[in-house]
Amino acid sequence: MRVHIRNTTILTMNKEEAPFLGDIVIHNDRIEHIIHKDQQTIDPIILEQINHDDVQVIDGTDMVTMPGLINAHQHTPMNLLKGFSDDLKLMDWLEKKMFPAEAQMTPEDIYWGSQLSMAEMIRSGTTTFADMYMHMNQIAQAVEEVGMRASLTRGLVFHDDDQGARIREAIELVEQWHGQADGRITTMFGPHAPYTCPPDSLLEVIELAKQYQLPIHIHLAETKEEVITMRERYEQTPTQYLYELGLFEQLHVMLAHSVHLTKRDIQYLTGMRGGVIHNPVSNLKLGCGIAPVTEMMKQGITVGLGTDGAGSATTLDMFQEIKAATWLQKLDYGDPTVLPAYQSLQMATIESAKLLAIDHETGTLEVGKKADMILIDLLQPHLQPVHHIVSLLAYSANGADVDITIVNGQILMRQRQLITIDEQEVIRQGNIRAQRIVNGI
Ligand SMILES: CSC[C@H]1O[C@@H](n2cnc3c(O)ncnc32)[C@H](O)[C@@H]1O
Ligand SMILES: [Zn+2]
Repeated sequence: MRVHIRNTTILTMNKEEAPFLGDIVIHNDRIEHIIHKDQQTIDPIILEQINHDDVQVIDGTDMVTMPGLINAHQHTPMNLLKGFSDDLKLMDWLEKKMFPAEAQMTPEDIYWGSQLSMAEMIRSGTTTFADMYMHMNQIAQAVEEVGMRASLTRGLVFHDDDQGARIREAIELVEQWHGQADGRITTMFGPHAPYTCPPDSLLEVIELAKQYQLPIHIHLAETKEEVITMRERYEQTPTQYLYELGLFEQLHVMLAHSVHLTKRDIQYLTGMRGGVIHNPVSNLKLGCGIAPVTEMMKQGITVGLGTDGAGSATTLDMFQEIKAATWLQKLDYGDPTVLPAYQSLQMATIESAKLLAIDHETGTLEVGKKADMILIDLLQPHLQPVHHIVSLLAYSANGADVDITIVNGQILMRQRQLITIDEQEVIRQGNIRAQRIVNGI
């Protein structure tokens, strides 16, 4: 099966290549050809392929085709908890509101909550996400059905004596789902945060990650309070705590937030495999602070982008994160030249792909890579005139401008109609379940 996207503006996000007019041919799950319009003659073999009957043609006129966005830190079922509890400090919000609500969630709630989240992500141009939650079988099943790409992690909070059971669930997720759904699902280990994971539990997870040769996904240094707690408990910063336990030695690690880092903390991260997931909107809303993104990048640390769960991020629109990421750094430095538009788009595409250890498959448009891409409709007042495509995408576009979303060669949304999700049923289920969960607290 082939898809032929014709006459579109292509932004590959590959090695700072400028946008150009052309065609893209997808064959099954991969990009087969990227054809520049100014190419004088098209190879007769390509012509033969694209003139065939079973080719689905998409007219890309007045659209930009770019790599799908990669949300590197999410808690998908938290869509059910969006707007139920706002304007609280992180620890009050988590311990008094989120953890009790999550204790009410059934596996079916997780399945429908995750589909609701995926509907919002596909609509706003996200093709891949990293998730940390519980009842991960239900999320994996939803990913398999919906067609997105995902890196799944059983979140491990060690605040009761069920440590063994939780670790077994984490292993089951890895053994059952890693590489499944035509390779769209990968897995990681997910100790929740330094303050919820005592040293013995973290050492156990580190051993598992080494044994299975898989990455680790963890929250780090999100608030000043976390730094104070870790100082009181261990006389260490949260980053130093992970460093001393050996987390950064050989493993590929994804560190969500990483707002409160000292100069020495940044040195601990320099040279690490993996990197940091910046969550600027969640950090703004919870009043956490501004992560030292520019400084980390200067030290060669990979920095990708994520929303965090909809409970704190309020929307899953990665275009909002792109704007927040670049504008917060400009504000922090009092300098508009810091973190320019192209770099902020890289954070949401190839840099996030590197964090998920899937940059050989996605994150840029390149022949041979997986066909994960979005088409953005430029023919709208807020996206005209087109002086500079990259600026428009970073500073003026939003998720609702995405017209077509393609993952692994499969069209998941066309003309803003979701194809693999029964949107009305997902909204209905989401409402009933969200109401029951909050009534139960
Ligand atoms: C045990 S699964 C993951 C766990 O993380 C919680 N969570 C959601 N947002 C945040 C955040 O900003 N910092 C720390 N933890 C967060 C979520 O409620 C789940 O319980
Ligand atoms: Zn989180």
